[in-house]
Amino acid sequence: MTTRETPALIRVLGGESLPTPPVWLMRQAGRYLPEYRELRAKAGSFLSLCYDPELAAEVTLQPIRRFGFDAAILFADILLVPQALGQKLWFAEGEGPRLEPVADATRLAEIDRVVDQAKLDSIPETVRRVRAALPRETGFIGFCGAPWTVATYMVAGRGTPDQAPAKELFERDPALFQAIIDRIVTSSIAYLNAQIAAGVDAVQIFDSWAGALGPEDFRRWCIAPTRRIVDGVRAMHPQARIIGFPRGAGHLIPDYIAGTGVDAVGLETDIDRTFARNEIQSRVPVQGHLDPLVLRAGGDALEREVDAILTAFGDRPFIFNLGHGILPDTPIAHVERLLKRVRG
Ligand SMILES: Cc1c2[nH]c(c1CCC(=O)O)Cc1[nH]c(c(CCC(=O)O)c1C)Cc1[nH]c(c(CCC(=O)O)c1C)Cc1[nH]c(c(C)c1CCC(=O)O)C2
Repeated sequence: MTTRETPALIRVLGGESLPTPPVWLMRQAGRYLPEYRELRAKAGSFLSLCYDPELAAEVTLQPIRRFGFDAAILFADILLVPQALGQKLWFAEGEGPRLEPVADATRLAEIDRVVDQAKLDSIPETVRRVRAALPRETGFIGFCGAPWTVATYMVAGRGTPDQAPAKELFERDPALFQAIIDRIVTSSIAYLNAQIAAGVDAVQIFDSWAGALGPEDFRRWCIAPTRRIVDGVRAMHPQARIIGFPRGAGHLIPDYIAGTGVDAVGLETDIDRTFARNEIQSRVPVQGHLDPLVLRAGGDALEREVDAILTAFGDRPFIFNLGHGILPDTPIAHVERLLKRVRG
């Protein structure tokens, strides 16, 4: 029997409106923090940080200690899943992720032979360590990448501006693309269930490149596989809250909510606030959507923007966050100013 009081984050995800919204920031553990840069240098590489439960737990907790955010997010990466599926993954310094591309059936069969799900076994241990150290009132979020976004990296072997390699593959060989999606779905369900069993309260499904798909492809490659993940998680953990973040999906988000069954939705920076309030927040709690550039710039513009967001969304279930990850050169003083403004 747990005596933990329900964190504000979880109350909002359950549909409550709070006078002061809970606040956390995407990529809140990261390079803008000197204490992160120090541990990252000690670990040698980003991936060794992800796979070391002691260091990953410490990095997860750093922004909680410094700022007292209302939620912690597990320190890991969406690309650990393709790595567990047997794909080679490395991070080229200053260039972002690299993978050996999977663009034909032979390559898919090859990665199938070296699948190494055990790589993900260190993650639940990280979750247990964070859970044990986290203040009672702080929510704890696990995550995975949505199949579409993960597939864009698997197929191209890197981030691409327009996701053209993945789009070309699903046009040319939809059965192969479906096979890739199916592997991601199965692995992600197991991965999220392991995170929840180890102690996260909620999970977020990051679909960073959802906005690259037209309506038909969005239903097939974004909504349908996300629905399978939601169902697979709920079958094991009916109580777990699920946040979907179909970045750039705009006017398709109401379809996404109906089609996937997520409990809440993350809003990107560019979304129209009136639309978001009337067509999205009327259906589910929302999270977002401050521009990371405005946070980096700081000053009066930051306070004006925070106020405008609170005016638009603050009287209904709302979680304050950015519309995308915090930029590495964001001054810490601006994060402090943001928190002060949100919390009054
Ligand atoms: C597309 C994507 C990735 N990873 C992620 C996404 C979806 C969200 C988004 O659109 O940003 C998600 C992610 N990545 C990371 C987290 C940890 C939790 C948190 O939000 O603090 C989360 C939730 C750590 C990370 N993931 C990465 C870092 C930087 C690594 C370093 O220390 O050098 C961190 C802290 C690396 C990463 N990982 C990825 C990229 C494109 C990059 C390089 C870009 C960059 O360097 O910022 C893939």
